[in-house]
Amino acid sequence: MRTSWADAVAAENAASGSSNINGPRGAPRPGRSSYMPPHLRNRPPALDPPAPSYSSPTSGNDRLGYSGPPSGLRSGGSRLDYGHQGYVGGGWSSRGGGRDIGREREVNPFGNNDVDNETEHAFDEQENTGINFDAYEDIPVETSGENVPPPVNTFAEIDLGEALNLNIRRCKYVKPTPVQRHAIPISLAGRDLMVSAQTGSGKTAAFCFPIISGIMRGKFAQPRGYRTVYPLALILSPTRELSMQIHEEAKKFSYQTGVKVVVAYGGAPISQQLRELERGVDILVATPGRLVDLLERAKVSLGMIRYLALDEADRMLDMGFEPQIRKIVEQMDMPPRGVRQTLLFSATFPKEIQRLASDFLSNYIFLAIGRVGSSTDLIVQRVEFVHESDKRSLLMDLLHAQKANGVHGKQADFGICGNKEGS
Ligand SMILES: Nc1ncnc2c1ncn2[C@@H]1O[C@H](COP(=O)(O)OP(=O)(O)OP(=O)(O)O)[C@@H](O)[C@H]1O
Repeated sequence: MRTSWADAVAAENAASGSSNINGPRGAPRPGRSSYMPPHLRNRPPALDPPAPSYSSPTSGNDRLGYSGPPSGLRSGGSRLDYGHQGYVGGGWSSRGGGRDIGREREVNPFGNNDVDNETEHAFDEQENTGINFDAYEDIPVETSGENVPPPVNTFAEIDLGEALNLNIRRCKYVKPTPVQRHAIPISLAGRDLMVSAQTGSGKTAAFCFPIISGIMRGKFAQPRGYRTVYPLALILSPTRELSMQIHEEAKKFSYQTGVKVVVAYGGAPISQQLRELERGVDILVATPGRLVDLLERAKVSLGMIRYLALDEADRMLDMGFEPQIRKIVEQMDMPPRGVRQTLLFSATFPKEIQRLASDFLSNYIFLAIGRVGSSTDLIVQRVEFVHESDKRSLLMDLLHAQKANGVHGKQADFGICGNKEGS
């Protein structure tokens, strides 16, 4: 019977009668060190592991000189098995766009069985996202910082690698959105970045493409503890829903690249997430609370993190996650700023976010897409003055007209207000 950390956690919870989905915190119990994970079974005992080392990505990310996790590497007390030639990240055997041999078949995230034929027609039509991308063309963009890499106009101008380019076609992305045009070249140049962009502007691809491309080229040798995994990239997001959404997108972008994406969020049993992690992880998408839990259980080490992305940072602070975020970034084993590459996305920039940026980012570029803190050019506002007694019928008329005409990819919101005396 297959046993794993996840099974062990489930068994432990069952034995202790614990129904707490977060499970017990603290160090794993002694005795489980005899467990041999599947990937190490039937192998000769490992020789003394070499010191972990990074090879720099060839994508212009020149953060050299970091010699890997500190000597007090959190390994859950286990011996480490370092990556060998041919072993690349998280147990997936190829990052060259090939299929994994002898491993589970990668699920096609595009939901069709014939993705390659599909690709031929991918440029014929733009995915119907309900977003008016043409309107984005005129959106004002501001950048500040030293030596800002120039934006691109097409995906073809950026060398993201063949496998990723194929997935961009499969996603039916014809041209980059403004945030992608600016943020991708900046990230590929290895620079830290703080971005203000509207929701739905294509931020997910803006941070995923450079991360996936960097991992594909980086040939990072991840150490492997018996119980601990060492992701190369961490994407922090405020909610379970957003984490799931990023995970879904990232799986499409990384399909057949050999880069493995795993998601971990609170409010769901941890054992299934542990099982996924155990299969290997290059990019971990996580909510802060659940990640702290995994770090405290020594299931995840941040010692190999090369890319850190914080999505909707202002929302994370609004939700009270600052202590967890600071713990993750500053108090665990994550490489310091300047060594890792950090991308921070936030719709607003109150003092707390500015402090976070100055603590987490190094010599960064600030990129503002659209106007920060004001309503956008994409929204048309109309005010109708009506008599109190006509409010209801006007609203019904507007709703019916909307239904009859269709929304044509636009969304309509109605706000109703009254006067001082009452509404
Ligand atoms: N270049 C592109 N061409 C066509 N569609 C795109 C492009 N980039 C992103 N999209 C699509 O636009 C939609 C919104 O993108 P995305 O979710 O990345 O935006 P976001 O800024 O991260 O939004 P949110 O803040 O809601 O997470 C998605 O359906 C995505 O697949």
